[in-house]
Amino acid sequence: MKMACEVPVIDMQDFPSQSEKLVGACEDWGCFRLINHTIPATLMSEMKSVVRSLLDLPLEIKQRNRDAIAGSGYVAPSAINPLYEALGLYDVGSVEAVHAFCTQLDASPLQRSKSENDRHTAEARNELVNFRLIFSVEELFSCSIFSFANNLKASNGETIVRYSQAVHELALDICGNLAASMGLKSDLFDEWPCQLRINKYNFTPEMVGSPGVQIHTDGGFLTILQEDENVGGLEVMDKKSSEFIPINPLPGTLLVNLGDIATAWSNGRFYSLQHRVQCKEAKIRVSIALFVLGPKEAAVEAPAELVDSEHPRLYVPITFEDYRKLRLSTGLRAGEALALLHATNS
Ligand SMILES: O=C(O)CCC(=O)C(=O)O
Ligand SMILES: [Fe+2]
Repeated sequence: MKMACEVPVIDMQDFPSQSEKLVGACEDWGCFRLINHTIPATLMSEMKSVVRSLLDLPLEIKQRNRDAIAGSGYVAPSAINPLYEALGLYDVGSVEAVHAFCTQLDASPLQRSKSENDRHTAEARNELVNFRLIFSVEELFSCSIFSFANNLKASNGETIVRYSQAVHELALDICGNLAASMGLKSDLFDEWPCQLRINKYNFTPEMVGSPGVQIHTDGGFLTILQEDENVGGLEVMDKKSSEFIPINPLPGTLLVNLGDIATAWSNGRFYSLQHRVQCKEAKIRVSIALFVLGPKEAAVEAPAELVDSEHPRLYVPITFEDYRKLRLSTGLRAGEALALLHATNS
């Protein structure tokens, strides 16, 4: 069996010193482990619990999480990936989109001003006095369970809002560092929409050894992955040997990998990482992925600084939306669709 591999480690607090290492990791590995990042450990573990509870919701509630763009909403277990299901939030940079996601899943964050809060507390106290007069102890108990459940949903919503903000800010910082490391303006990626996806793998004893998610590359620019800190299974393609190597989770850190759009944007310099998730043990595995996709409307093309006579333009410009449709219509999910964009093909 292949040993777990050590991908390059990037210290988020050590820029610009880490610039060269960051670019090298994108070119030679297509991934790196991020340490000293800005998402608090408590928020990471709170979000993981929320993810578990959201994916435990009844099917009819999960199905309310509809696609905002194709494939961005609820993904049910399928013939190809029978162990896998996911919920998705397109455009984490939009407060409205985050709130809509929470509302769909009955997890609306409480948003009250102080005066509203005081009024709410007074009303609740009065209601309780009235209840005491007319209800039994059992009824009172079930009533407080009800309000506890409501508060739990609201606190789930607050965690989703805080996590979405934190991971979106981190994505902008990573992309900003990457652009600056290549001598480009650090705000290049600021308007690129991002999608959050929360994944659950129902690994059963009879599935040990089979895939939880098939080999693929991510279609967008870059992915930030919060792995399950207890249950491994992620394997990445080593660029040098073309062999899959297991990645062991490292609690508190994040794994960042590049996708197809990064290869197109960088004029072929960045490696779009092929990866898969294998079922290693009969446990539930949960992961959280933030995808920086591609520009909303503009076509993706390498900046002029990355093109010269020695490095001619490799790919024809394409919008992220058209590239996504190309991957879907051809079924080429492991980076092969990039070859269809090769400038000599046009
Ligand atoms: O769950 C994981 O570790 C990886 C998930 C993944 O590759 C994806 O969502 O694209
Ligand atoms: Fe992926």
